Amino acid sequence: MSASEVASHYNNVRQTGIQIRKESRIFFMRNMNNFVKSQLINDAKARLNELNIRNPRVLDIACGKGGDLRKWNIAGAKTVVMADVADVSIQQAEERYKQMRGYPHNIFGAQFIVADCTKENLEEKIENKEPFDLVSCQFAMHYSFVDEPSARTFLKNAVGMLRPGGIFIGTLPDADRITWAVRNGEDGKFANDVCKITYENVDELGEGKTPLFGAKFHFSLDEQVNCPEFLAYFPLVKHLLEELDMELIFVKNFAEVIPEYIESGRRLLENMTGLETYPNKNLCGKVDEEYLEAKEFIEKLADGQPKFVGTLSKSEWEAICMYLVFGFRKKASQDVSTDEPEAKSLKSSQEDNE
Ligand SMILES: C[S@@+](CC[C@H](N)C(=O)[O-])C[C@H]1O[C@@H](n2cnc3c(N)ncnc32)[C@H](O)[C@@H]1O
Repeated sequence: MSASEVASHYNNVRQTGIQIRKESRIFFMRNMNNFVKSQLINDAKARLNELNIRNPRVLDIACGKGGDLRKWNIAGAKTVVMADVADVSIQQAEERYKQMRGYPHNIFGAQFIVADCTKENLEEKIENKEPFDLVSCQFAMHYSFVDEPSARTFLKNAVGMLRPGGIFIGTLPDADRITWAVRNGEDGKFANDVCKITYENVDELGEGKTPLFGAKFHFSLDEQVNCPEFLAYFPLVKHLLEELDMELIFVKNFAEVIPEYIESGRRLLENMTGLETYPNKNLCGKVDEEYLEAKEFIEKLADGQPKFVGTLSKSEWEAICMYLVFGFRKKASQDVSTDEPEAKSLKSSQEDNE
């Protein structure tokens, strides 16, 4: 699968209106994904604040249609470079940005770039050569794991212009989880009400046989077929990024990070409608098995407590747990200068590392 095929796939994905999105079987899961991205950005912002970087310069690599533009506005970004291989997606992102400029306050400056980040040198296309404080790559990096040169070029594009101390965050399919699911399914398949994962070459699923690059799988969500994807085995991601002077801060499966993010962002989650209220007459999942844990939880509530709980259906939860979040930091060289005064010295030690 070439980058131009990926581009043509994403260029042809329909933009859906709010009403259709609300009726989707994975409405809450999509919102939860957005909530995770928001909290991941908040986490990175907090780390940059420690360095007195309040208005980061951001690279959103493989940005798609610009679904995170509002998040960059909320994060107080100074400038954002949005890059993607799909030209129609980039046009839509730019349109969205122009509409946002109608906001009552100043919005960040932005550049929109069409680039195959597995082949081209992104830096050559970026007008402002100032280093980035923050790079974000959401649900996309694994496409580059088709082969080693593509993955290396993509990662170099991602972190090559990051300043020392700068942060690289992202979300990825969790290769371990996916391998586990397809190995335990029949003929290299895992399926539930909302997602279907098929590992293409079943012979590669034996212990020690899965290749480091080019481990092709197909992931369809809510019956929307995705273009082929590739497992990005996280220890390999870490190794390749270490060669680019990056150090791991954290890596966590969504199953682990979501409860933490809810703890610190309950209000935001409510605003983003990331959970479905159980019970209600119009549940997304149509069978009781989709809500057994929520039911059990409610039954244990003491008398007098409201008998409601926010939840995701079992199938959405299984699908969302196929992903992980990560954060890396560019190693500090000697002195670090920020555009703000009193920049603190950088810690180069690994934190929160699982
Ligand atoms: C699942 S979408 C994610 C979009 C966006 N980051 C988000 O979170 O909504 C994956 C994106 O990766 C982009 N992509 C895949 N391969 C790429 C490449 N070689 N160079 C640049 N972008 C690429 C696709 O065009 C698509 O927009």
